[in-house]
Amino acid sequence: MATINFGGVLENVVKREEFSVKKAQDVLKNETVAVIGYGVQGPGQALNLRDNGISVIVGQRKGTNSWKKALADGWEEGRTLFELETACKKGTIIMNLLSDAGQIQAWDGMKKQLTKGKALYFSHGFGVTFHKKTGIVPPPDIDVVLVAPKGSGTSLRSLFLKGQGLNSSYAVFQDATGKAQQRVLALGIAIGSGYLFETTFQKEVYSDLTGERGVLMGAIAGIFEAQFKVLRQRGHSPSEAFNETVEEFTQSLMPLIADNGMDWMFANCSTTAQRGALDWKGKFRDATIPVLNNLYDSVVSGKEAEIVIEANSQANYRTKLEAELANMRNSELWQTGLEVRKLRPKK
Ligand SMILES: NC(=O)c1ccc[n+]([C@@H]2O[C@H](COP(=O)([O-])OP(=O)(O)OC[C@H]3O[C@@H](n4cnc5c(N)ncnc54)[C@H](O)[C@@H]3O)[C@@H](O)[C@H]2O)c1
Ligand SMILES: CC(C)(O)[C@@H](O)C(=O)O
Ligand SMILES: [Mg+2]
Ligand SMILES: [Mg+2]
Repeated sequence: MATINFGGVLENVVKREEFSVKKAQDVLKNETVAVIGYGVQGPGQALNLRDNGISVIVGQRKGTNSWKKALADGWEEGRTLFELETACKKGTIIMNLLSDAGQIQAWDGMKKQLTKGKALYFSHGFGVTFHKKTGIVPPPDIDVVLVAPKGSGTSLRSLFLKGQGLNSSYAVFQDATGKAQQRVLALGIAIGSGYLFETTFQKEVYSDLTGERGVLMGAIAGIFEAQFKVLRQRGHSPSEAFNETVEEFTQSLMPLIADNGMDWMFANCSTTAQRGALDWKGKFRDATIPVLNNLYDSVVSGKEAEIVIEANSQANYRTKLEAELANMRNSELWQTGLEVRKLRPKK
């Protein structure tokens, strides 16, 4: 474990160099890791574990699309692919990667298989932190741990295949065996994390729900829509509005921020752009702080969790969600994006 100075604040970080894949294999050599749920995180984590030489089985509802996907990925029914409860019974470490709402419905069946000494793993602090709403209260004689990759399961897998990695946060909620810390670090490295940042279940879920509703997804989608709309209303063509809102951001400026930070991106734009952006940045910051505070309050109060649980409990949830995403896809903004993306020069 290394202590790293993040802009003046010291934090603990586990590096792959210190906790190697070899060490993870050693810690997990007598464990059967059951990955429950094969949606987005399930495949990423299960395949990376398998490729890292860990004994893995998958638990998934038979006949679902995710079951078919698991078969296509080489998991074999009756050998490495089972129904949920059978996999939970066979596993010594149960990785609960069902959707957060699905975890509530599957909990009673899963709980029966959580016998003394096993470990229960999550990739989100949701179920345990909001236990009053989810009913997820693990028995006291098992380890309860978390590794939350900070990105999509799709990127976890693709970066692993490129020999890179995604960073994750990790936490121990309950250490019944004395092995919880070693188990969680081994799992974190074996699923393909590059670096592991220490957190708690509560901090992980509060920051994750805020981040995805805020800048990472909700805010960025909203501000794209707002600027595109204003430019269109002021007489700009769709391609011009899209290029000045999304395309230049993702293709030119965002990679500069990713590589060397915001000041580097600013430094590589004109002095005209720098002057204006420095002046306007504060207005956007001040306009959004109240919205972000409302959002954080809504997360902490459990309201966001309640909305997710309630929405997911409706029978037509998937259909309604698909309709909302289709609405986004078919909007002038994203239809323009479809065409603009085809015009990216290739070598
Ligand atoms: N999607 C991501 O990339 C991502 C990133 C970080 C953390 N997480 C966390 O990882 C966990 C899994 O998320 P996901 O996005 O992979 O989930 P998902 O929505 O893809 O669903 C995973 C699986 O749950 C199954 N499922 C859903 N409802 C069920 C039910 N009632 N009974 C039994 N099975 C059911 C589905 O068949 C699917 O295979 C969540 O805790 C999530 O917050 C996800
Ligand atoms: C990939 C995200 C947004 O980071 C994750 O938190 C999720 O819920 O899918
Ligand atoms: Mg999330
Ligand atoms: Mg996240």
